[in-house]
Amino acid sequence: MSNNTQSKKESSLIAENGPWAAVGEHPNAITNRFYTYERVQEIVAFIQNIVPAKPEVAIICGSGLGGLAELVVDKVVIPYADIPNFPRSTVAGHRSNLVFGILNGISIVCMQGRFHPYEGYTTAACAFPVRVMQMLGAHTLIVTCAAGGVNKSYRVGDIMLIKDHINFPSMAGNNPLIGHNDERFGKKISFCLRPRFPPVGHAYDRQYASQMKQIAAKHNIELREGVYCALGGPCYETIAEINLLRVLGIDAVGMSIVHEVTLGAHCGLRMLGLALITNKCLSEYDSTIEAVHEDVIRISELKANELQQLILDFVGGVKTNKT
Ligand SMILES: O=P(O)(O)O[C@H]1O[C@H](CO)[C@@H](O)[C@H]1O
Ligand code: HPA
Repeated sequence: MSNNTQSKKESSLIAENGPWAAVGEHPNAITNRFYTYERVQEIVAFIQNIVPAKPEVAIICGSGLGGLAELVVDKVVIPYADIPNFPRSTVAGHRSNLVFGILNGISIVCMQGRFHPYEGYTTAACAFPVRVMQMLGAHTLIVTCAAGGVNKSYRVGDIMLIKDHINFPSMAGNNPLIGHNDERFGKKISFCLRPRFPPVGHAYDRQYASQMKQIAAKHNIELREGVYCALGGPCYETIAEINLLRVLGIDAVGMSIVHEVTLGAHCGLRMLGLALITNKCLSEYDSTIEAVHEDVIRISELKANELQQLILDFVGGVKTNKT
């Protein structure tokens, strides 16, 4: 290749991708480049070819919580591996399936397995399926996760309704919306296309939260309500970090959800978040108990029934809301 051709190629790369494209760049800068609107559209078209029905509710299952998909009837299961350009879940307790069907009378799509930044994916790659599900027709997103109990009053097995979150990766400059803001994502609301600076103060829908509280009361399930915080992982927290999170008023800690909710807010989804407290976070130096993922999955699977009951009832209510 001549010097001239080489430099033309480099300039077009730079024009397309920014000044660092030709020489490599800081990983935070590449976040939303791969899953362009066109690529997401291709994935949506691929899925619609297999499942023409429009899902109304999208559900993302956390560690050990994928059993919810077993309750879906008239099911169509698409392994992530069969979908062009779809990542794979690499973590135990996360199957890699997109499950379509009917849950308590409503058409849903359920991610049996999510993606975490510590698996090596950018936050944008972790969260882009939210856009896929929205483009397929979903107007509501339910995110579930396993989390460590930071709040000292929380017990293992508690379910926490997520009132709000602290997105530590984003505070450190790692947000899935970094990069080009494609306003075609999401639906047009009045004159406001998806904005460059999306508000997330009300990302968790207050009406959905109060419906969930009523459902929990009906089933005699004690529901906690608190603030979830995401750290990058994959290490669990140090004792000093847990003590810091406590000072900050955080109730539960995990390594997911926040990037999904960010894209959900950007594309106008109504959202509900539920965290299952799978372990108490260590906060004393003389304690020998450490968090382990095997316990996280074991507790999730053990308590999955309660969580499933709540989601089942909630989804039924979403249907009523829509009419
Ligand atoms: O948030 P989910 O996917 O439920 O998984 C949680 O469990 C894993 C740690 O045990 C981390 O991935 C943490 O985020
Ligand atoms: N810390 C971070 N993520 C988690 C935990 C935890 O203690 N438990 C489940 N996911």
